[in-house]
Amino acid sequence: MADASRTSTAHVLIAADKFKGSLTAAEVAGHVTAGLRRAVPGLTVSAVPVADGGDGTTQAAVAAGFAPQRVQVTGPTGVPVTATFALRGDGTAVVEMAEASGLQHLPKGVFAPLTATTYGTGELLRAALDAGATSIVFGVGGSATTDGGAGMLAALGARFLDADGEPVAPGGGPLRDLATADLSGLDPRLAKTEIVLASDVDNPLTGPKGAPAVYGPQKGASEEDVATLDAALAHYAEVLARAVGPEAAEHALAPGAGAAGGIGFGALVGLDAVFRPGIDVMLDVLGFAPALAQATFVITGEGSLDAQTLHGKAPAGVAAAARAAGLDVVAVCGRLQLPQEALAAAGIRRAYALTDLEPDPARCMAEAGPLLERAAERLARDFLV
Ligand SMILES: Nc1ncnc2c1ncn2[C@@H]1O[C@H](COP(=O)(O)OP(=O)(O)OP(=O)(O)O)[C@@H](O)[C@H]1O
Ligand SMILES: O=C(O)[C@H](O)CO
Repeated sequence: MADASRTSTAHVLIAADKFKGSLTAAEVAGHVTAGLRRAVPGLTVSAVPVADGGDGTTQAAVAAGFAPQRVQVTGPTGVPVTATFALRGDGTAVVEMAEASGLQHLPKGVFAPLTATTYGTGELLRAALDAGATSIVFGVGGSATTDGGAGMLAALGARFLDADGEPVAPGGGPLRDLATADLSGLDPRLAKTEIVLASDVDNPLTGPKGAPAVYGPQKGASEEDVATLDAALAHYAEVLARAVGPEAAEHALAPGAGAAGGIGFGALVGLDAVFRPGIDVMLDVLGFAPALAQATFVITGEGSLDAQTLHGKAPAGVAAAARAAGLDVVAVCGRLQLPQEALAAAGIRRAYALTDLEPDPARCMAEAGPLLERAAERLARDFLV
């Protein structure tokens, strides 16, 4: 082939997400760079580690130059956890809900589908306001919770009471006992803050495509728990609609309302957030467009390239933007679960999977770095020399 990417004058842009469980996005970029340069010494390579709003979003912002700010907040089960948000000099903060309420914070990995709370996420947002944030990219996904964001709103000053006038207990399950909601005590700084809901998914709050049905099981919800949570969140939306107006009912149907256990809904109703696909928001925040303008060839990727990837995950967003700029895109991944046609439809010419180099999944995870270097070397020989 005679395209520019096959000459040593290529400028390769690596814009890959993390390989969850084995490498951060910045580590992926480092190993790919090392492998490429083994095949093509002196190759020009730049990297924009990416994320889609879910876990890894703060890390990607920090890799792009944001300052990390550590805070102690309430974890999903009430045990304190240390969470980090990222702040830039212009007052833009990246707040990732998984930092406070993500699956990784479940003590000993024990699920709490009915009781896990987003209270700590509200505390993290408050810390960003305290630090002077005037614009917040609110990345959601990878959560342990299905509480519709009630915990988050409570931490920011909302009140959720049962029929006896007592605060309802933490978590999505207890929302079935909700009698009244009062958002008048929400932190007044929120009204002056632009909040973008950077969501990894576009599901509605409830129903067959809703948060409990689709993402409840990955948080340990049984079939019965899913039904309980679905009814509780539908009831919560009704009570909020009585409190703030019928737009709450509309927000429950909006894309992204069902993100991260319905925190999307809580953010739309209580924080006046604007929904955008997480990868699009993050590409803007991370400075992807200027980096793309310098590039002649793009490498993207994530741990598992699968059906979910095509639904707005990082590699799909990167590939769409790169293809729109007329550039070739290839991917690296831990495991590949998409046929060639699906990759091509997403704008990805070829994917290099670590499992092709090492069939034992455990070794693939443990030796991800060196394997990725070998995969990148192969990629470079196929496309860049
Ligand atoms: N080194 C590796 N070798 C083989 N497979 C890997 C490796 N690292 C990660 N994976 C696979 O990728 C999965 C994680 O997928 P991925 O990194 O795409 O995140 P995800 O679960 O889709 O979440 P997100 O939406 O945050 O990207 C792991 O469960 C594992 O199956
Ligand atoms: O946290 C979750 O529920 C999933 O990542 C979808 O947002």
